[in-house]
Amino acid sequence: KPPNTPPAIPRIPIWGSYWFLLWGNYKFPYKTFDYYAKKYKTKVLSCHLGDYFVIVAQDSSTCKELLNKKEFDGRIVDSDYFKARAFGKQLGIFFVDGSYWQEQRRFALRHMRDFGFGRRQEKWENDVLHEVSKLIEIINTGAHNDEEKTVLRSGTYPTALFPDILFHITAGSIWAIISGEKIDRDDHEQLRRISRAAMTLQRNADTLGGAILQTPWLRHFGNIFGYKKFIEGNKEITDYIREYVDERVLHGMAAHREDDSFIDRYLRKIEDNRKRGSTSSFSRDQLLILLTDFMFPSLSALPSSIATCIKYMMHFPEVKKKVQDEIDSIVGPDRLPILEDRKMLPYTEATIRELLRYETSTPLGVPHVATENTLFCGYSVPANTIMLTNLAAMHHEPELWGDPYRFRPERFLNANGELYKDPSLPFSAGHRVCAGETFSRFLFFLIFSALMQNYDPLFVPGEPSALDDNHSGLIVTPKDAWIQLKPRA
Ligand code: HEM
Repeated sequence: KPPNTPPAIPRIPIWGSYWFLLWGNYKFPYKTFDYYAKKYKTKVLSCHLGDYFVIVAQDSSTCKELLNKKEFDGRIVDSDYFKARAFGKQLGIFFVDGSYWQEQRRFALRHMRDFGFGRRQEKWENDVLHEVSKLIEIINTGAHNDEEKTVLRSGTYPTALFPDILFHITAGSIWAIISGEKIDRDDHEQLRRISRAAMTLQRNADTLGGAILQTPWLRHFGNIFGYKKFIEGNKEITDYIREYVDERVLHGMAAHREDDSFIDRYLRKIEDNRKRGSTSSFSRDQLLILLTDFMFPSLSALPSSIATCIKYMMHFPEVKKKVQDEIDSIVGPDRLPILEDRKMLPYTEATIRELLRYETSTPLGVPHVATENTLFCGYSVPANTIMLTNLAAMHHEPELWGDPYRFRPERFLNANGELYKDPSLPFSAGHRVCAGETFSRFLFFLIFSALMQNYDPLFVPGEPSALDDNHSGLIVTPKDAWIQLKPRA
């Protein structure tokens, strides 16, 4: 290993430490970092993954230091694995860096805001509430078309497939922001299809990127290591967006309509730049992958986390009861919870925070890269080192949480039952912080609180609903499971 770098996990030629991590925990290799951190009594580890030299921050203070250092704002940009999902180029937002990333991220967040992304906007919220009330109506009255029957059954109580029953709302809410178009629940087939594609993409690797990222030549072996499915899942989402964008360009909509959607604004920006003869990072291909990068977490990470939270309510009925009592007393039964209620529902909010802490769906965040030689926690970091934040480890750090392996929303409340500063980092932090954090927290609250207000979730015998019934993947997702929704009196 390079001089003055953190204690290293053993390694073998070509693969580096990957097999040692798999050996420690084949399904969730990220968990092996905890074993070595304990063994070496360190908060910072190093290892090799394929050719990459990697440093891992294992606790709250090292994760924060890493995330706040601009020298670590880089990404893995030269990997064929990531380029294969982007027409062989460095595009999008997740896997680009430098001024290109800054320009694209700034533009996207600045303009998506106007359409309700990452801030409270009445229209966006009303549209979400409309979809949530439609979901409740359909659950109560039964599936009224064949597509709906694939996710909703009738019986003693309505029984829904999670997370799929949520796909329409989570996919539709981001699609409305980027395209300006609302897709009715009855025309949801395509949104469901691309949501499933996003789940496929997420599940066909592991939290370390999988074997293909470490040793790219394995991609020639079909789907043995999930590569084919990863690429296909991504392509399905990009194709959906491409058809829409190309149609929009063909009909010249972007040129005519002033302020309809993020896509229109972006297309106008390309056009303006072209007229001015300026070279810039704005292009049609960049738009497609940028939108894919905003779509796929909305189609997968978000509905998965909400589904996991519903599952936890079955396992922790005393928490569920407190959430329901709080919603009953503040909101009552006659209207849905709205974002304005959020500050009056601290226990509900604490439950969401506890879920995101306890079940860290992105256990290692997204890999950062050192853009230059620098120092970290007294160690030397060579340029191009991959920098990982073990968010799952910091979310279970005994010094920070006391009893990290207990599911206990109260830990986020003070003696008066009020929320206090949240030390967890499920969406990471710093310049690279999840671009969809506020959007996710809003939707999570609106959907979860409405379901809790209206139903008691109950186990369906034989369904994979245990707490550890999870899939490994780029993120951790719950196994698809049918859950009964008993209407509350
Ligand atoms: C429960 C849901 C989600 C969780 C737990 C989550 C978590 C994360 C984490 C940990 C990162 C890595 C940040 C870093 O590099 O340090 C990230 C990045 C990102 N997330 Fe999320 N995310 C979620 C949902 C979403 C949604 C719904 C969207 C889009 C609407 C989104 C868009 C992004 C983007 C674009 C990035 C890359 C930011 C960049 O590289 O500049 N995420 N997310």
